[in-house]
Amino acid sequence: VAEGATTGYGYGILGDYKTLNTYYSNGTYYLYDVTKPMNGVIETRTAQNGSSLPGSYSVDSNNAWTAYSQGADVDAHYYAGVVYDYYKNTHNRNSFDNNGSTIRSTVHYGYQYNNAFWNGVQMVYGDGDGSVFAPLSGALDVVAHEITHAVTDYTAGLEYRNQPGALNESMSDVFGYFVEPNDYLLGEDVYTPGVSGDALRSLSNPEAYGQPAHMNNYVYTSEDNGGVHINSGIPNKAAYLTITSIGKAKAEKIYYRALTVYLTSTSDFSDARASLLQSAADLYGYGSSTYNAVVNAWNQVGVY
Ligand SMILES: CCC(=O)Oc1c(C)cccc1C(=O)O
Ligand SMILES: [Ca+2]
Ligand SMILES: [Zn+2]
Repeated sequence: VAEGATTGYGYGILGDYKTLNTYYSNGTYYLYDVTKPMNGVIETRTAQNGSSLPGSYSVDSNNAWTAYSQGADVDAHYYAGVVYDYYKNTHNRNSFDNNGSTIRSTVHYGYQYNNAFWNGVQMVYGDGDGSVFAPLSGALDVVAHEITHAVTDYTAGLEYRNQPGALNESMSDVFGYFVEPNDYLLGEDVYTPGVSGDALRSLSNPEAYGQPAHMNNYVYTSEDNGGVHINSGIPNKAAYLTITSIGKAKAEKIYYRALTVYLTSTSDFSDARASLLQSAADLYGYGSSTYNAVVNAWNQVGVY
């Protein structure tokens, strides 16, 4: 074949078989997915354990991405496609900017790097050190978390510090749940590979992982940009209470509307409560059971 879209397969970091949307050109296959509408491209690259970005395209000679070292590439590529499909199919959003921008991921970043991040332009995933983390693109909720940071940057633009920053973090965790709703845990598929049953965070029980779940326990600190990964437990708990009251289908609609219509860069927890109530009123009516469930959830975490 000359060149163009191809379908390959490979194994993720957990050894799970996945088919892949790839691209063939001049004897080489690339993790370059051109199957999305309106030219929404998904491309995956490798930093080859260096720290220069974006790194080189992940390539393969026969479109069988089966080497253990390719697991992180396979997962980053496949899960980015799942997240693209979630936002398009559920919220009619075309990529993180709603304008079909390329979702670029770079894996094998750094050496035994226990981090994943959106750097304002692309997703970046470390391989983990094998103890704290397995390669971080190996968890769908982590990939959804990172891509949601991009969505937030293009919409509410929540500053990454103090309460706006904790909301930023919470939105990424909450949409991580919406994309992977089989548990209320975050990062469980890649966190401490040697220990089963634990996670990075929990929406249902933030305290299990050292996060507050009530405003009375808000942590005032200069660490972690004002505790953005700590205080997110409070809006996360409110989200859990909302989801269990009104269900995922309604919850994701009011959360997406709050994020894209009402929240701004300096919104605090009280603004989040108001934004979600306004979204619930818009979609389901002021004083509706949905509206009242949101009132109740935020009352329970002490935010008014
Ligand atoms: C659930 C994904 C997540 O929290 O990724 C991070 C990690 C593992 C370390 C530091 C920051 C982040 C982040 O994306 O906020
Ligand atoms: Ca999960
Ligand atoms: Zn985050």
